Amino acid sequence: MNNFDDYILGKTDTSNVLIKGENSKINLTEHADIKDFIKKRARDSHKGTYGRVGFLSGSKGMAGACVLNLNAALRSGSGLVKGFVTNSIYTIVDSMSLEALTYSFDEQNLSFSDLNRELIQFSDVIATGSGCANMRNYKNILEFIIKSASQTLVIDAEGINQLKLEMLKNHKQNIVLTPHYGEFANLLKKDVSYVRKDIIDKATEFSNKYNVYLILKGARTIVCCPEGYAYVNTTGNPGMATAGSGDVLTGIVASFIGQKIYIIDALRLSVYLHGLAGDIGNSNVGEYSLVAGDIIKYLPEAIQNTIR
Ligand SMILES: NC(=O)C1=CN([C@@H]2O[C@H](COP(=O)(O)OP(=O)(O)OC[C@H]3O[C@@H](n4cnc5c(N)ncnc54)[C@H](O)[C@@H]3O)[C@@H](O)[C@H]2O)[C@@H](O)CC1
Ligand SMILES: Nc1ncnc2c1ncn2[C@@H]1O[C@H](COP(=O)(O)OP(=O)(O)O)[C@@H](O)[C@H]1O
Repeated sequence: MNNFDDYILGKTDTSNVLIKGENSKINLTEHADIKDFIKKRARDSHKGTYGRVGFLSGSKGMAGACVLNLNAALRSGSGLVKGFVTNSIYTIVDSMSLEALTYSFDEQNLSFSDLNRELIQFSDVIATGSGCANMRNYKNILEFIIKSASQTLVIDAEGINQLKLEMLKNHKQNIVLTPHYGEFANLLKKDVSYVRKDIIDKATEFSNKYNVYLILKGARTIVCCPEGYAYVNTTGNPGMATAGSGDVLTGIVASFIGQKIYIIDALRLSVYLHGLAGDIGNSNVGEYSLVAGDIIKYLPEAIQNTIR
């Protein structure tokens, strides 16, 4: 295990184990790096300016994953946010995210033309997988989206579990995968201890080989791009090790991609703000009591502190 690994795994705070500089392909993400990524809104802008974000997420017993996706995207500045959800959770999602559009589908009898019209044609960016573990036929849905959508896809949680690496061959759109270490290990068909050694090499190799953007979530989340660059985040705290924190991140990521921020900047910004909102939450409610909804609650303060 090298010093990079210790820093990334949160075993040390000595960030200078990472070489930061123009010639290095490994960098930290700090305030100075991302502060200019969010621009002041043009006076004559309208909701269409800020992106249409579609989520296919949640399932029976996991309605909250979709609600967290939607509300995180709305609080990150998206103009239009839509949840394409199974009818078993429709009422919950519709009532817990008033500003989002919702469309319900019948899991037993899904119409792919509805999926195409209501999600794929609607969205500038699509995020899927959060809380989809109890959805029937989710693998077919995921395959259909990867084959049919040309816009950027953000694939989380069950989407990563159901992903077969062959599905990543010759994909035409940008794909962002957001695994935690357990999910990344599954993708590689290895165990977590394998992933925790030489983390950056494994993450960048994967990103390059499959031509995907990778957000490898952990104590210090790494963002990797296919060109081989890796960015280690510097915000966040162990209070964020709580159910649904990752669903919030997926909502933020999709939102900033939908706002047409250059993709790698959008990913670094999202991860930084998610951690910062968690840090502000920690200083208000403490790391024991922090819940995922608090990350959304403190996101406005995180954004305002960042762009000031
Ligand atoms: N309110 C909701 O609707 C929620 C829905 N959720 C959904 O629930 C589904 C399943 O979540 P589960 O938690 O059962 O399964 P996961 O696949 O998320 O986790 C499996 C295991 O991996 C471990 N793990 C996570 N991060 C790790 C790291 N950095 N290093 C090592 N091990 C790590 C976890 O402790 C856990 O034991 C997902 O689809 C998820 O989106 C969760 O997000 C929780 C909240
Ligand atoms: N110890 C920690 N320090 C900082 N951030 C953490 C820590 N533990 C978890 N997180 C963050 O919380 C989120 C958890 O995501 P995930 O495991 O997908 O949770 P869930 O599936 O419950 O939504 C990730 O963004 C991760 O970086």
